[in-house]
Amino acid sequence: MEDKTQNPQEQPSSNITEISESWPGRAWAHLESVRRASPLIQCITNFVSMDLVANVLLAAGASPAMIHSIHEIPEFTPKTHALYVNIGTLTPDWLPAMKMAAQVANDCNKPWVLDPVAAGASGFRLKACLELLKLRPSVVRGNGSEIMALFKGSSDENSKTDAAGFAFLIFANLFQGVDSLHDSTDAVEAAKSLAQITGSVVAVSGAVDIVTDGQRVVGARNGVAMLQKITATGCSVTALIAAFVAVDPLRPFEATATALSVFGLAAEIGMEMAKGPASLRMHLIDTLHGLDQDIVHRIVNISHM
Ligand SMILES: Nc1ncnc2c1ncn2[C@@H]1O[C@H](COP(=O)(O)OP(=O)(O)OP(=O)(O)O)[C@@H](O)[C@H]1O
Ligand SMILES: Cc1ncsc1CCO
Ligand SMILES: [Mg+2]
Repeated sequence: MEDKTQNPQEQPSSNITEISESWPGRAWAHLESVRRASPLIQCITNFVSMDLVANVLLAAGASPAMIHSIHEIPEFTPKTHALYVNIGTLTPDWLPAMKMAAQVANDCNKPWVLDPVAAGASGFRLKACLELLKLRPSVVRGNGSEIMALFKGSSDENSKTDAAGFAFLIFANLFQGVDSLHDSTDAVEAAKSLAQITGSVVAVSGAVDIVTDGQRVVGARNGVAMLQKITATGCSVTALIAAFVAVDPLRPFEATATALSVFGLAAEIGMEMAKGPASLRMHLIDTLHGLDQDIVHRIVNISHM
């Protein structure tokens, strides 16, 4: 087996610069590169999602590590190829670890990716997200309601003194919990503006997954509605984005779109064998593990919007 531990600080080598410029070509090149390089992805994620996130990363060929102690971050984060931060079950004691890891990732030139679960559901959550956004994630992926809350929070923040207080009053009606009350297409303008404000690539998941860097906007039309009936599929696709960005760190916009598409197409094929959410979860993981170039070329559906 190839020894990937020799030089863990280096980003995995890739052939991404040589790939075809078509979206299916890029998607296959990214997946193949993840399989070959097996990037180490540090995941600071919520308790609900840990199992599915780790299994999706393994099925794609990446190497997940759920390491979140503040005592380990200075030593461990520099050895990773990307960091994934998800605030789903956030408590005050976890936030310093998330911020420290993001800072270390930045200091070491590692990409990091944020999943702002239920961003507007409380002032505490929104304030935490705004603080994390200031640490410049390469990519932010949320559902429609989360991205709309982040945009409103980011644009109103400068005119308010107490982020924790104002946020909940303004955004309580956007949320009922972690599930979105909005279609992704409702959030296109919010996503574009958020990308311009933060400098991050912003992705909004839904029937069409939208990806923008503030200028360009693409839609990935893979996926099945049943994914919404499996908890943490959003968390898992954000982790997959981190793995794809790890192997193509200079092109987070492209890597985000292809990760969303590959996850969605694995669900489409998995759905042909599934009887419901529980068996879709299993077939999704199996399909992701077995995807080949022909399937990826035939089913990837990404286009400019
Ligand atoms: N109506 C839909 N049709 C097809 N695919 C969908 C649909 N809605 C969501 N998806 C897909 O489901 C996955 C999860 O997206 P979703 O928007 O549900 O994330 P989320 O709300 O953050 O989920 P969670 O918080 O449970 O992790 C994505 O891959 C997305 O493309
Ligand atoms: C259900 C749930 N609650 C907090 S995080 C999480 C997983 C989906 O985001
Ligand atoms: Mg989510």
